[in-house]
Amino acid sequence: MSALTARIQPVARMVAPVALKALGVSATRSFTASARAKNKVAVVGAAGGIGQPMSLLMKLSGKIEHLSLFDIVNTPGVAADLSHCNTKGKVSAHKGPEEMGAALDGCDLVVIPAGVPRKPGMTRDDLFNTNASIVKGIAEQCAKSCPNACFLIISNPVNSTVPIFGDVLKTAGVFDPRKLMGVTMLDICRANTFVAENQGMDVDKVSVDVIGGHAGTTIMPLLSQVKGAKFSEEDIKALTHRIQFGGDEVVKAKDGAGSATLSMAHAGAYFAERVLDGLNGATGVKECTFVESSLTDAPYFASPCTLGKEGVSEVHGFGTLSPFEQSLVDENVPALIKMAKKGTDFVKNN
Ligand SMILES: NC(=O)C1=CN([C@@H]2O[C@H](COP(=O)(O)OP(=O)(O)OC[C@H]3O[C@@H](n4cnc5c(N)ncnc54)[C@H](O)[C@@H]3O)[C@@H](O)[C@H]2O)C=CC1
Ligand SMILES: O=C([O-])CC(=O)C(=O)O
Repeated sequence: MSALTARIQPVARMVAPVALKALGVSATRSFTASARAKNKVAVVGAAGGIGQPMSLLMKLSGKIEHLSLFDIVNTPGVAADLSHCNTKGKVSAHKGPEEMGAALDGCDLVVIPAGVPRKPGMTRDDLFNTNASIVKGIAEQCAKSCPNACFLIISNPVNSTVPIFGDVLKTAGVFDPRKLMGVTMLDICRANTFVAENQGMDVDKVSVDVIGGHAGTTIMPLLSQVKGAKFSEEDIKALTHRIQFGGDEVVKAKDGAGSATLSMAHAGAYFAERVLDGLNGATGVKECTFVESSLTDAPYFASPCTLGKEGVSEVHGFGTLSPFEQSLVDENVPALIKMAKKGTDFVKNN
């Protein structure tokens, strides 16, 4: 099975048996290593545009023993609704700061899509002023309630919110670099989709690694390494640009109603499932994610990582780059350093 097939199929596998069951057809679940539902997973920002469909996909997986939904608003309704889905696992609702500790207590995994999304004309960095303090507050509670969990950060700007989260955990003395990951999976989903379209390939057979960060040109797809593809110079430039600015495409089309939610829910639920697979003992689980890294001078950098029983068990290099890709890395590492420092400075000064 190609890496891409391995990437895309699990979500399809999550949903298909449920759909069959709804039709009254008996279906055997095709999950393997982590089919046992035994984890507690919290979604923080669960009532939002991403949080709701992502929680649905996670509930449908049947792999989570306890799905704990936290938000500052509306979680009782979301949880009541989801809890009627006839898949394994209980759902609990926690609303407001006073219930956050209970939501996080004993979690193995915390997925965080809390915070405001972009409107047309904004960069992800324009969200910093609002989202930095939201993420800092969540990190402080996580450090107290579930310091050993894996933390998946979706809230933008990821290039700064992940360093913020890391510094709060460091201050509390509970930072484990294997367990803090910025979610860049949507960039991989976009890269696979756009490359498949461009090359006339089966999307299930396309696998693009995307390295760097999660904002504009810091998103760096390694098109020179895509097996079975033949790109012209123009294709490479156009595809790279579209992958880097795919988020803007959605923000523009939504015209003031927010940013990507459904594709992000798919990417987030899929990535969470892969992390759970690793935690539950599956071997050979490898995905790109934004982690503390010594591959470049940037303190955090996305690259392929092996996911194991304690989170990231190995940060892999990114192989031989084309001159174009190398120039992207050279140009964008300073930006990643600056965005990480902005996060670090925020924690120092607040
Ligand atoms: N990493 C990625 O690839 C992507 C990241 N995003 C980011 O995800 C974030 C969420 O986006 P949407 O779901 O569309 O926004 P949304 O506004 O629909 O939902 C955000 C939710 O967070 C909640 N929230 C706010 N403060 C909170 C707190 N202190 N604790 C818990 N919950 C809190 C809100 O009540 C709301 O329900 C944004 O920052 C967006 O930029 C969006 C798409 C892709
Ligand atoms: O573009 C945004 O603001 C949301 C996001 O991160 C994405 O869609 O990649």
